[in-house]
Amino acid sequence: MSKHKTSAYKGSCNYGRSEEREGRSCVRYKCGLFNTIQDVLRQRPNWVEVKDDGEWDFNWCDVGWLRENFDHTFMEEHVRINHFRNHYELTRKNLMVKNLKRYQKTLERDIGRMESSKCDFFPCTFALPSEYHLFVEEFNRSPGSIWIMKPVAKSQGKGIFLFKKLKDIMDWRKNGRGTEEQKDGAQVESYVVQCYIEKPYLINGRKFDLRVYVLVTSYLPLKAWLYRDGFARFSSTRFSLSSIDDKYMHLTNVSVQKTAPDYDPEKGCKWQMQQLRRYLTAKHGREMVETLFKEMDNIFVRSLLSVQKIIINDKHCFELYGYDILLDQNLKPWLIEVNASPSHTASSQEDYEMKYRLLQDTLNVVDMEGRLTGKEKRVGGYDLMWNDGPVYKEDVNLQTFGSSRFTANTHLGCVNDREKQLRQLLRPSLFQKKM
Ligand SMILES: Nc1ncnc2c1ncn2[C@@H]1O[C@H](COP(=O)(O)OP(=O)(O)OP(=O)(O)O)[C@@H](O)[C@H]1O
Repeated sequence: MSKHKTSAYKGSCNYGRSEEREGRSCVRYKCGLFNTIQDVLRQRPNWVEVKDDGEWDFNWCDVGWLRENFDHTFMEEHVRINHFRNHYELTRKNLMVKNLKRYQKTLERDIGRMESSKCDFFPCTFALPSEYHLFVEEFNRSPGSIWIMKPVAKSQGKGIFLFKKLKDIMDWRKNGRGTEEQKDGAQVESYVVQCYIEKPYLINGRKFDLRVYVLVTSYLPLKAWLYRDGFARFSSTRFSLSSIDDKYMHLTNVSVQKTAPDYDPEKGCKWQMQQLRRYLTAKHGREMVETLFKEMDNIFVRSLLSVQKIIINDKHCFELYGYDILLDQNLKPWLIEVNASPSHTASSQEDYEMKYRLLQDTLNVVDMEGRLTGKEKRVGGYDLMWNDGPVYKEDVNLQTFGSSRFTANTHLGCVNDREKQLRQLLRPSLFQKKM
């Protein structure tokens, strides 16, 4: 593989914050995806698309491109790319759980049980085949429970199934999947097996999960932004445990639901976050909903901290994560998965507008144009959630960039609520100890 070189400042096409970029007029971008992100990039003033091997300043690539090219690419100081090199430490199901378990153990050892219990937000999970025997022990301890099998390297609900009996995964074992390697030396498909959340929170009898967006612009120090908009994705079929084979009932991914016979995207398999928040507040009151959102903040921050020392920090990289959160009937949020490539393909006009704003605001935070001071706590729909520690909004006159239309009660509630939540959640003393 030849070594790519990007952004050698050819011609007049540049921009910028640093001295070397002064006097240049545009951002050369490369984009490997064909959805809303293309529209956002095309309509950005003074951004120009480069094709094929052209030199670029900004690259919105897929993870395949990253795997193939990142290590062979020389990047100038100002260049930015939308993934960290080993993003999979958080975004592959098995590695995410491994890192969370390790982080939890470290907290227990260094701070205590109370602290480590704050990581009790992912369902009991085992990696297969390596932890098969541990899984069987747990399986025998909880007779009658339902489990969900998920291939670690697939997405969109592919290969996922529910089961109650060990014999239901016999096929998987018989096919040689009980060992890491098949006889011919080929690697077998790895799975995670996870305790199925049997009592999800239902609305109109339907299960849903939440998609929340978190943008990380640095791991060392950790700097993370939370997007106030997001959505709930509903299943099209009423929930019941009597039929565990019905994927339309149990899997809420849009990619699964859109193949349902009666799927109508405009009609409502999605709710915007604000709509959900209003519904829950009317039903359970403000306090309970605030607790729920506070617990979600805890999930985002702790999951990022769990990989902070493992992710290869690189000043060229940022990452827009799509968190999948499931609520149970007690309004407890559970972390299901973190996606490195959350879909930017829109399923309706409303969805398109939300994703367009999200991507636009993401580019504003990444700030290729050098318009920010670096002190902003809010940029468009983003709130700075963590900046080498919890972000407190002491000052009512927040440092703000971009649209102010998001400042009312939205995803996180009003500013004072959010501030209170963060104070409780992330008491600094907990983070002063060495982890
Ligand atoms: N432990 C669980 N308990 C209950 N439901 C679950 C659980 N794990 C997953 N699900 C359901 O299955 C769906 C798919 O799970 P998951 O997101 O892990 O798979 P995926 O194929 O990687 O999906 P994606 O398209 O988001 O990448 C979830 O949206 C959720 O509705």
